[in-house]
This record gives sequence, C-alpha cells and structure tokens, in this order.
Amino acid sequence: MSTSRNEPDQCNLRKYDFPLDDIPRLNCMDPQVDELIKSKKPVVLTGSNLVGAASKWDLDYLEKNMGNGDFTIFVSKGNQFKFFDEKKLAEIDSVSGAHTKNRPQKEYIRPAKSCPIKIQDFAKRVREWKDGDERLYLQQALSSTSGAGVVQDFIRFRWDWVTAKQKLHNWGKLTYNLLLVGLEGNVTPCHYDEQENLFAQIHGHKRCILFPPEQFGCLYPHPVWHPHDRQSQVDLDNPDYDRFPKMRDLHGVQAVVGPGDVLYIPIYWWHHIESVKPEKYTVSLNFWYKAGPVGQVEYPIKGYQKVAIMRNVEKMLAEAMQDPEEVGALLRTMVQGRF
Ligand SMILES: O=C(O)C(=O)[C@H]1CC[C@@H](C(=O)O)C1
Ligand SMILES: [Zn+2]
Repeated sequence: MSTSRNEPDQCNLRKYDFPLDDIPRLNCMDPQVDELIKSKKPVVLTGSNLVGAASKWDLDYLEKNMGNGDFTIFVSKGNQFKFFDEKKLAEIDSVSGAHTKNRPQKEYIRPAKSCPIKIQDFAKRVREWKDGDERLYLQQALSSTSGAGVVQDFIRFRWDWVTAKQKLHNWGKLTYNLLLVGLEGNVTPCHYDEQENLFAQIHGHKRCILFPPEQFGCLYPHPVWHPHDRQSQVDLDNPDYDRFPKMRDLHGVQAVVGPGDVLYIPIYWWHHIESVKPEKYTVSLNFWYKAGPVGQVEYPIKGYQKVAIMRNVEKMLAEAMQDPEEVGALLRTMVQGRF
C-alpha cells in the first residue's frame, strides 16, 4: 500500500476480508491528476502545498492561535464517530402525517455526543488522554472567528491552485472547511457526502478506505430520512454477514495520507477514515465543494447519478405517504417477483 513520508508501520493497520487496491499517489502537477478528478476517481495529490501555511498546526500552535471561542467536539465511549443529523428528527415529524403522530417516538442511539469546548480545554484533554478514556474528536468549520493566527494562515493557503481546480472541474461553491483534530484510533465510519472533497492532511496519518458509489448495494445505507442518512449500516471493523451478506462483494481502494498529502474524495464515494499510529493525534482540513451543474447527461448513467435518483425516490415516497416507515414495504411490493 502506498503511504506518505515516514510511513506508519503497515503491520499495525487493521486487516479486512475484502480486497483493497492502492489509490494512486501523484504529484499535483502530473496531468493524470486532472484526468482522474474529471472521471471522479480518488487520487492522493502530493506537493500541492495547498495548506502549507498550516504545516505548523500542531496542538500547541492551535491552542495558542484559535482564540477563545467555543469549538464543537464529539465525545464517544468507543472509537467510532458516526455522524448523526439531529435536523432529520424534526424532518421526520414534519413529513409524518397525523396518523403517525400517536406512534411511540423511536429512540435513536447517538454514537457520539457533541458539546462545546474551549481549545485550551480540548488540548489539555488530548494531552492527558489515555487508552480507555472516552474519545474526543474536534470537528469545527473554520471561519473568520477561528482565531487570528489560524485566520492568517488560512489566507495564505494555495487558493490560486485550489480555485483553479474548482473551476477546471466545474465544481460548485466552496461550502466550508472542516477542521478535524482527532485521537489516534478514532474512526469515522463508512459514509458518503454529496459534495466534492479535497481532504488535506496536516498532522499525523490517516488510513482512508474508499468504495465507489456503485457499491451502494454492498454498504446498506440508512434510509434517507434517518438521522444516519448517508452513513452505512455496516461496521467494516465488525462485519455482520448475516444481516448484510453483500458485504462479501466489497472491493475498495485505500491510502494512508500524511502531512502535506491531499486526498480527492469524489462526490458520493464511500469513505471510512481512521487516525493511525505513530502520532497520538491527527489534524486534517477538508475543502467541501458543492456539486457542479449536471450538464449533458450521458447514458448509461453513472453510479453516483443512480444514488441521487434513489435518494429522490425515497424522499418522494416518504412525502407522498406521509410516513417514512412505509417506504420499504411499498418498494418491496413494487419490485418483488416483478423485475
Ligand atoms: O471530510 C469528510 O468527508 C469527512 O467525512 C470527515 C469527517 C470526519 C473526518 C475524519 O477524517 O475522520 C473526515
Ligand atoms: Zn465524509
């Protein structure tokens, strides 16, 4: 497997039952880079210096240069930080008609709870963290209030280079940059996003496992109306082949990214990301771009377009029946024994 400089010890990396090919690692000036991005295939870009101005963003620097605002951290008893969209709970109520109102409210398990913290407290807790303690993950969108030092560095990112990429590949606007500071061993379980992503690694190493949108059927995402929308129901690190038999057909790609590497995670591509040894914590910053305009549709349509269609069908059916919980039964009736 290809990795960045001072590679983490490969024997430490978890083994999986499914095959994992290497994501290409190319210098950002290599013309193949834009061919891969154009065809929405992942690639690790080296030498871009995209966030070179953030190469000093270790815990000490962030502690001194992120001001005294509140930052969002997630706390988890285990090592998984599965995104839970609280807004979906309100949407379920708004879609569900009167006939479901008197149903007992389903209790959703929140794998990680979010809470505000000062960067100084967070840094102290990371330094003092030891195996067995609850795990922390700072996940905070950067803004002009992120602290003077950090903002100054942010301004000095290679905006010329990344904006040229955005334009060349017809991406939509930059929605935001999420700063991620997590402990070694933290896992963001398999999910996809509806945005293009340039994922810049700043401190420490992360093992990134990706699957193409075409493997939707092997990864059993939660329903669109569920707070775990876009997240896979499967746990790659604890596979349940009885419940999810198609996991046996998984075939992924992977890369270990280190400081200075930028991983292109194409829109709708599944990704499972783990902070790995030897460093105690990792710092990453992503660049999320809205999808560009669809333009001329080519047939047969692509995997990611099928995912977008399936999402729209689920939303439309839930809305039409005023009850998200009835969508599965209707779809089964519609296809079983007929197609
Ligand atoms: O950038 C993305 O798309 C993400 O999923 C981020 C959310 C948690 C991050 C991680 O590195 O664990 C990755
Ligand atoms: Zn993601």
